[in-house]
Amino acid sequence: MTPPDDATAPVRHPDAPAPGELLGAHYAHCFGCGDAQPHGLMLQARAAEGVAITAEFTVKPEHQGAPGLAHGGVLATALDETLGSLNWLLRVIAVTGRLETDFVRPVPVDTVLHLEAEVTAVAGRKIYSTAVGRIGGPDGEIAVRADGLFIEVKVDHFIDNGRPEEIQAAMSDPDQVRRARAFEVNP
Ligand SMILES: CCCCCCCCCCCC(=O)SCCNC(=O)CCNC(=O)[C@H](O)C(C)(C)COP(=O)(O)OP(=O)(O)OC[C@H]1O[C@@H](n2cnc3c(N)ncnc32)[C@H](O)[C@@H]1OP(=O)(O)O
Repeated sequence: MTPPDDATAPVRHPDAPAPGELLGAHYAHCFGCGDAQPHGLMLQARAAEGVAITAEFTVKPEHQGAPGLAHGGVLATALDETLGSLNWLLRVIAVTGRLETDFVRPVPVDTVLHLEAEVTAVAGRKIYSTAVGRIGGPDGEIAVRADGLFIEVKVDHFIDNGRPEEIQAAMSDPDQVRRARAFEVNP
């Protein structure tokens, strides 16, 4: 998870959403951010300065592991989704190759998890990024953190491996930006 010596600093794409702008869901049925997934996380990410974002996720009763507490896998999903959203600022299509997660504090149901993430380096197809999630407010204590390694892929990754019905439906979306973002493709 340490970038190689020839890694470079990430470059924000000129058409990346402005700092403060909501990214919106990249795909309505995404478990992390989609608004058509009633039990999903419905995570909302917002562009920040540089190649960074902030995001929020409210833990619902459906997200429990231990009684009254968020499931660790759900928290990892929130971190994965937040880190994955960063790639939209680079306008690169990428998937998670590796995700290393630290669970620092339990996160109760009804808590808002405040996430911050940034890309730290790029080396060829490899994108290195890091995120923290805080509870008790955007400046509250750290409850979770993760480092991610995303690997750039071609759109064929989804076309070749996804189910045809969902691929076709996403590609037929009349909204051009949503259609592009379903696969995180530069429109
Ligand atoms: C629906 C729309 C969504 C659009 C995106 C939505 C974003 C939000 C969703 C959150 C993101 C996700 O959960 S995405 C879903 C979860 N992830 C996946 O399903 C990915 C499954 N894995 C794969 O398909 C594959 O393993 C890939 C694509 C990751 C890599 O395969 P590949 O293309 O053949 O590349 P490969 O040559 O193996 O590796 C390229 C370089 O990366 C390194 N590398 C590869 N994997 C790893 C790894 N696990 N740990 C360390 N390093 C790795 C290699 O060493 C190599 O380094 P070097 O030799 O060049 O130095």
